[in-house]
Amino acid sequence: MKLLAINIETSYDVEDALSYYATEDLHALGTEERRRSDFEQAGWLHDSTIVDMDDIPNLPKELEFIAYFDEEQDKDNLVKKFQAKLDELAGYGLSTGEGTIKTSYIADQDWNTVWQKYYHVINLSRHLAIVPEWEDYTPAFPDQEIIKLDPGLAFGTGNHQTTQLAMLGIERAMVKPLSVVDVGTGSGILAIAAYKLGAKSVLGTDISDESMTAAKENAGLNGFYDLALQKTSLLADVDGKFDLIVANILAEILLDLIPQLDSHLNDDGQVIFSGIDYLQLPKIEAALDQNGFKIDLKMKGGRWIGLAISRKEDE
Ligand SMILES: C[S@@+](CC[C@H](N)C(=O)[O-])C[C@H]1O[C@@H](n2cnc3c(N)ncnc32)[C@H](O)[C@@H]1O
Repeated sequence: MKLLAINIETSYDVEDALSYYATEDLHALGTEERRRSDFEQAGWLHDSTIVDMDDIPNLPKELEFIAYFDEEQDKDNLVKKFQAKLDELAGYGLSTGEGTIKTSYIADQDWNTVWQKYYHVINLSRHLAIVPEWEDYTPAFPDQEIIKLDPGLAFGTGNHQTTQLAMLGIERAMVKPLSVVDVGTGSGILAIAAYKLGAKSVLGTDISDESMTAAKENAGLNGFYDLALQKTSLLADVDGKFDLIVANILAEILLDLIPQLDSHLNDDGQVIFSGIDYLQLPKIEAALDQNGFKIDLKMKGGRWIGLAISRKEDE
């Protein structure tokens, strides 16, 4: 079965009125609202997940209102009715934004399989490829490591530039088997990458329950049954020292992590940071310097910065 979708680019003012009209008067099968403000706030409200506004397709100026109808319904008549409603609402002095109305027919299918269409193999480097659970992939080199992932569960599909910068940093650092802690492991992708690249041991930490479940499942998909997991904030309650500390988290949170690095880092240890918006870099540089660290390498992807860090030699 197909659905008739009517998309209206409009304003927050008329959201409730349109939703009521579509459901009660026109008997829409369903409605959906895409608010620009939700996308803008998502990164800060929910567990510090990074949202890059440039990456969001068809981001509305304010509100995109979508009403779904049976495909048999008279499309032109519905458009006329919505147009008349917008005019009526504007007549009350409400803002109706752009007020453009578009229609399309979409297959009414399982949304899980729809988004799977957009998630494919990421051939990250000579040594690493990220492969969705449902895809087959033959590496170009026999020793290219494959990370199998079911990304539906937590942040860390591998698609985000910050994840990729962190992975490249791990690959560069792993010149011998290292003990690794992945702070803010999310889906576990960086912990799994470290394991595939030959880490001696890996601990993944995160503050979210979803991450603990997802990281365990994804590690299992990769035959990595020794992944240690700890639900905790940053490193304060983590025991031991590591050769490599990895963290892909927003800069505001990395600032809290920086003073905890020294007591958790072995001699000659290294740190990989990602998730730093370039505008926040000066604050991170200053905090690293004050805490006895130096930046050995800066990597850039879009507006995101990744850093390879070590102790200053004379300290
Ligand atoms: C941007 S995601 C990174 C996920 C994955 N490591 C990757 O690189 O794709 C940040 C992760 O940090 C976690 N996080 C946020 N604040 C944290 C904190 N204070 N301590 C530990 N983890 C935290 C979030 O729950 C989220 O899973």
